[in-house]
Amino acid sequence: MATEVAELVEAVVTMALGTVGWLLRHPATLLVGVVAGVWAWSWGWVSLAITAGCVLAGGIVWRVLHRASFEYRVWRHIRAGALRMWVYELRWPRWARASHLVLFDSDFPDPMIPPIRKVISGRWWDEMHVRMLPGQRQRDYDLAAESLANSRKVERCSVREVSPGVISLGFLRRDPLAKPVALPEITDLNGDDMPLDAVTIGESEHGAPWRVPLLGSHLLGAGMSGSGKGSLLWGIVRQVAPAIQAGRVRLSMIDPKGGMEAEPGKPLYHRYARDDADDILELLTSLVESMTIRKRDLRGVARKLTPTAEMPFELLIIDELAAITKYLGDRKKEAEATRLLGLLLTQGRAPGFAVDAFVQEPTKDVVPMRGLFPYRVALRLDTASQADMVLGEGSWQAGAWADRIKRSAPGTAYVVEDGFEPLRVRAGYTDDPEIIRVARTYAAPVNEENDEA
Ligand SMILES: Nc1ncnc2c1ncn2[C@@H]1O[C@H](COP(=O)(O)OP(=O)(O)OP(=O)(O)O)[C@@H](O)[C@H]1O
Repeated sequence: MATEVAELVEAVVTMALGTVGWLLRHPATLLVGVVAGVWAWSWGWVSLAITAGCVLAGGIVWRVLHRASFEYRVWRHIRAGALRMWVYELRWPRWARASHLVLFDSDFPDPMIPPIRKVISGRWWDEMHVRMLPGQRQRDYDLAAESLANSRKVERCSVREVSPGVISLGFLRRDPLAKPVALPEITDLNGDDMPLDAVTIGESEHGAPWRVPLLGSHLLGAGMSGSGKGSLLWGIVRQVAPAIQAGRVRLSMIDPKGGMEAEPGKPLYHRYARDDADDILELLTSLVESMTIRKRDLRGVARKLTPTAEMPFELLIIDELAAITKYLGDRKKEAEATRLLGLLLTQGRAPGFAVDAFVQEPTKDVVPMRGLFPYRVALRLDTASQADMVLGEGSWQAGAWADRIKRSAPGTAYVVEDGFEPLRVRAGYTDDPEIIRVARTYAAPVNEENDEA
C-alpha cells in the first residue's frame, strides 16, 4: 500500500513539474492563460468571450487591409509558437533519434536530445535553433540534413551554426523558386555611374535578390545541357548593358557553338569569336595583351581598377569552356588557349579583367583551372560528386544537392557564398526578344579594331 502511494505521489509530482517546466518554456502561452484567467475572474466569461471576439475580428480586418504588416507583426509569431508546440517539440525527439543526433550516456537514465532553443517562422522557411550536445559538431548536423528534410517532409533542410554551440536547422515550408522567377529590372542608373561589383540576376531560396560578383571576380557556371546556363549568361549581360553602352564595360564573347547562343547579342560585343580556333586564340591573345598594358599603366597609380570609359572593365564570357580546353581540335592550340585563360584568371582581377565561363562537364580534364574561379555556380548536374567538384569538397553533404534539381526548374542552382552553407538560387529567364531588345537599346560603342563586331 505504502509503495502504491509513493508511486502515485511520484507520478503527480513528475506531472506537475513537467507542466510547470512546459509553461516556463512557453511564456507567451502562460501570459495569455494568466491574463484570460484574471479577466474571467474579474469581469466574467461573457466579457472575456466578447473581448476575444473583438480582438479576432480586428486581426481579420488588419490581415485583409494590410497582409504584409499583419504577417510581420502578428502572424509569424503565432505560427512559430503553434509550430513549435504542435510540430517541432512533439516530433523533434523522433527525428533526432532517426538522424543519429541523440546521445546515450550510461550515467543518465534517459537519452540526451539536443534541446530546442527557439523556433522562428518566416514566409518560406521555419528555423529551429537547437543546442548541440557535448561532443557534437556542425558536421554531424550536416550529415543529418537529408534525413531531417525527409522526416519534416520538406525538400530542403539547411544547417548553420548561429552562435557557438547553437545550430539553426532551416526547413523550407514553401519554395519561392518553385515557379520561374521574374527577370530583375535593369538598373535605371546611368551606365557611367552604375556599380559593377555585383549584379542581380535572380532570387535566392529565401526570397532575396541573387547577386553575382562581377568586377574583381571570375565566375564558373556548370550544368547539364538544358540546365539554364544561358539564363545566367544573359542575366549578367543584360544587367551590365547600360555600362556597355557607356563604354565602361567592354564585353568579349566566345561562343564555340558557332554563335548559336551568342549571335543575338552581337551589337553588345567589343570582341567576338565563334567556333574558329584561330579566332578564339586571337581574342584571348588580344585580351592578355590589353591586360599587360593595363598592368603597366596602373603600376604605382592604383592597386585596383575603377572602371571608366578610358579604362574599362573587360568582361570575357565563354559559353562552353570545354570547347576551348578540350575540343578545339588541335592539342597545341588547346594548350595555348588554356595558358592564356590561366593568365587572365590569375592576373586579371586587379586590373579589371574578369572571366565568366560556362561548362557542361566540370571534371578536371575539362576545367583544369576550376580553383581559379572564386565564384562558382552548380546548376543541374549528373552526380553528387560533380556538385563537390564545382562548389568544393563536402558541399553536397552540406546541402548543395545539384543532382536533385528538377529538369522542370531550369536556371536553378546552388552557390556557396563567403563560406556560408550552400544557397539555392534561380536566375530569371531572358528570352530571345528581350536579348534582341537589349542589344539594340544598349549597343556598344563602335569598335574599329574588330571586324567581326
Ligand atoms: N531561368 C530560367 N527560368 C525558366 N526557364 C528557363 C530558365 N533558363 C532556361 N529556361 C528554359 O530552359 C531551356 C534551356 O535553357 P538553356 O538553353 O539556357 O540551357 P543551357 O544550360 O544553356 O543548355 P545548353 O548547354 O544545351 O546550351 C530554355 O530554352 C528555357 O525555355
